[in-house]
Amino acid sequence: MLRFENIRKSYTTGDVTVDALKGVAAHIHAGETVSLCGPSGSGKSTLLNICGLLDERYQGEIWINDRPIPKQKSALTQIRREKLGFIFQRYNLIPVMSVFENIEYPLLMLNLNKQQRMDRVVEIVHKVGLKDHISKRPDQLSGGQQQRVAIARALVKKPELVIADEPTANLDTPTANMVMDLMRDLGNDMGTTFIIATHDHRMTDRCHRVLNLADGHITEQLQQADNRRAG
Ligand SMILES: Nc1ncnc2c1ncn2[C@@H]1O[C@H](COP(=O)(O)OP(=O)(O)OP(=O)(O)O)[C@@H](O)[C@H]1O
Repeated sequence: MLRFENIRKSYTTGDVTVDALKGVAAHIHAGETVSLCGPSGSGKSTLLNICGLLDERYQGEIWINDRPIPKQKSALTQIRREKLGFIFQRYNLIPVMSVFENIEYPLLMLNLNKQQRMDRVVEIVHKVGLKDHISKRPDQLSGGQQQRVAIARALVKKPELVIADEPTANLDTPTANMVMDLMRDLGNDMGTTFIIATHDHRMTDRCHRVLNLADGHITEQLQQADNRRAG
């Protein structure tokens, strides 16, 4: 689904240049959940931003479904809108909007009428178990419920790829496990591919594959045999 080769990225501040990614490559298959692990500063966020088409200033090549990804901002924005969803550590919900409006928001950029948007939101709200909270605002929900809204918002467009940055970092263990299981089950259901940057072993245990980053290199790829998707 997503392939990248020889990705290099440096940051220059004054006279100091940091080589954050030093030529990384991987092939992520459709429907796979892959976690990106590594110590602080190893390059996880940098790689996640590049895979999420949020940064066009890098060297190397990316393909999505065998099509090379261009490096022009406007082209990347278009591909992001059509194919990608995002989940963040701090949920990033819009505080003045209800759960329904937060989830509907990404659909406003697609060519759907009100009824079609409503049907999509209602379907995903049921899947994430929030039908009784649809009119509430984010500050009336627990952290786990807010992250479920964020998952629904990321998936309501039926994206091919979801990029998640430390999605369980602010959650206690039972809630983190529930959120992770929800992402995996919805991914299985909808055939979504996930790339998840995390320090959290509760999370990596539930992924199909782990890519370990160290000092700008992918040092190890671990297949999690028990989590491999049937077929
Ligand atoms: N905007 C920036 N300007 C300068 N250096 C940066 C910038 N962003 C990241 N870096 C450097 O690039 C390297 C990789 O950073 P990155 O944020 O990708 O690591 P990370 O693994 O996500 O770390 P963390 O787990 O702490 O978020 C680090 O040495 C970092 O200091």
